Amino acid sequence: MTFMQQTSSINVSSEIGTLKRLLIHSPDGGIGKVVPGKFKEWLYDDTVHLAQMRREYNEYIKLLLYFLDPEKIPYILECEKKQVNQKQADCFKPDNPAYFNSDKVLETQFLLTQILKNEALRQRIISGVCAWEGCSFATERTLQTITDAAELAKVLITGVLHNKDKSIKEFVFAPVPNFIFTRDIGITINDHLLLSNAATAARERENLLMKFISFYYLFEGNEDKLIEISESSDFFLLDENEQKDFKTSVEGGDVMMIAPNHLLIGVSERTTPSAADEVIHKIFANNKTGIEKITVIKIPHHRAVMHIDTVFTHVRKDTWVLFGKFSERVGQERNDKQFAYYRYLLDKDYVPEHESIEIFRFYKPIAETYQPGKDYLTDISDKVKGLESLLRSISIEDFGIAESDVKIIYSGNNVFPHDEREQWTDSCNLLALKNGVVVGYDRNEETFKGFMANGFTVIKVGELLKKFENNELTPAEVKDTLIVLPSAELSRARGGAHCMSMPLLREKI
Ligand SMILES: NC(=O)NCCC[C@H](N)C(=O)O
Repeated sequence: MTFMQQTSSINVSSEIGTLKRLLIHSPDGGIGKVVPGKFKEWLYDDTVHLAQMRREYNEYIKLLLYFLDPEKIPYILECEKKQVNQKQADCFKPDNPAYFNSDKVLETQFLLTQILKNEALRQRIISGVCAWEGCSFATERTLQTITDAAELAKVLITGVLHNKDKSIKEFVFAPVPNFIFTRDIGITINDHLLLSNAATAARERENLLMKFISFYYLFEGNEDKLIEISESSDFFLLDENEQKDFKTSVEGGDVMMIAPNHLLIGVSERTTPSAADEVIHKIFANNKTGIEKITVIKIPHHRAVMHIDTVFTHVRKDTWVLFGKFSERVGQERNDKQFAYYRYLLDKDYVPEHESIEIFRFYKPIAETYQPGKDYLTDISDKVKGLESLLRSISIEDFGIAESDVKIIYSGNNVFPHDEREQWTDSCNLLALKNGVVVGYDRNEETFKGFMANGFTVIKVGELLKKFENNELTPAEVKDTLIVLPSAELSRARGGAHCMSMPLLREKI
């Protein structure tokens, strides 16, 4: 039986409907191989203490299991208790027979292992990865001698090959240290999945592995629901400069299934105009995706704001968290207080961040037949003046909230330098477990003030888990809460809970 047949498995129509199933990836050994000389190329800004990162991540896993698959909790608690002196309990290791194996909290390495148990697929995947990574025939043959699927999946992800007695290790290819950010490798659009096409070589193998996982596991038998994006066929004939303009990369952090018929796409450092163009055409050409409205948000190309989900996320129907520097309202308020004459006087062209943001809306009713040559751009300039008014308009139009009830919480409570410092450590990158219950990082304390001022409880994940364990509270009773994960190490990889999750199933809202 395929995954789809076993489960009513994949459907996401908002960012805030109760989360029922998601795909994650636990920090693997490859993260422990990141060296300073590779920071830029491998998209890291620091080295990470892997053991501590895993401890932090396991709190995240426990939280997810409490909300999504509570039946697994007694097993996890028992396993932790028995192995309290072990660096990491076996139930958290996807290559260990004791792995918790949930069909709600799915794991990439674990799924890859299941596929690799099929001999024909095993050959195909090894050849595919080896061709992609350009490894020698000798390496390919060595990989083929690994008969243990769990071991092979680990090698294909970490790039590290051990000999039989585990004494010697060899790198067969680079690690994929950003694989924990499963958000970026694909986006569930109602019951379809848009497969990403990474902007940088460092994340390409993630996309390849995700293709295998999607075609051979998650969407087996339903492959028509997978949407792939690629360069146009004449791309290869373009010269180097033209290729820069027409490169087609899209990463999941830039695509949000924000409301049942409404998709947001960020054009950013990672997602290119030509990728947005292709997504718009593919989605409008396929009525089954259920999308009528596509809003494209162009943000500055900057490491601090690599995807739109580093700038804002949806918290509750009426509430958003946003980086104030990108809000036209905040920008205007500052300018009203003291007019910025220096903007006339500076030699170089100075454009404040919020003014460099551009927003475009494309609209095609489902009932209308798609015409490739038609321009679906619609003018929304009367109501959308910038990013903040866009978010407000989504609450009002897509979620029926009264204009006066929409709340915007700002990174660092909108006080410099906390706004920038906390945005850098993902204050705006929250994962909603349900409408009004979101997960973030414990270090973004100034941002908490905005949450508390708006009636939210802020609680450390450890405290919450204790309450669950002591039966003082159940996940169903948690409301209007920001749950914060320990983040000393997790945040160094430069993604938050939103990035560390690929929702596959949410309740309709
Ligand atoms: N959606 C996200 O913002 N993902 C975070 C990705 C962080 C990773 N180090 C990267 O630069 O790609």
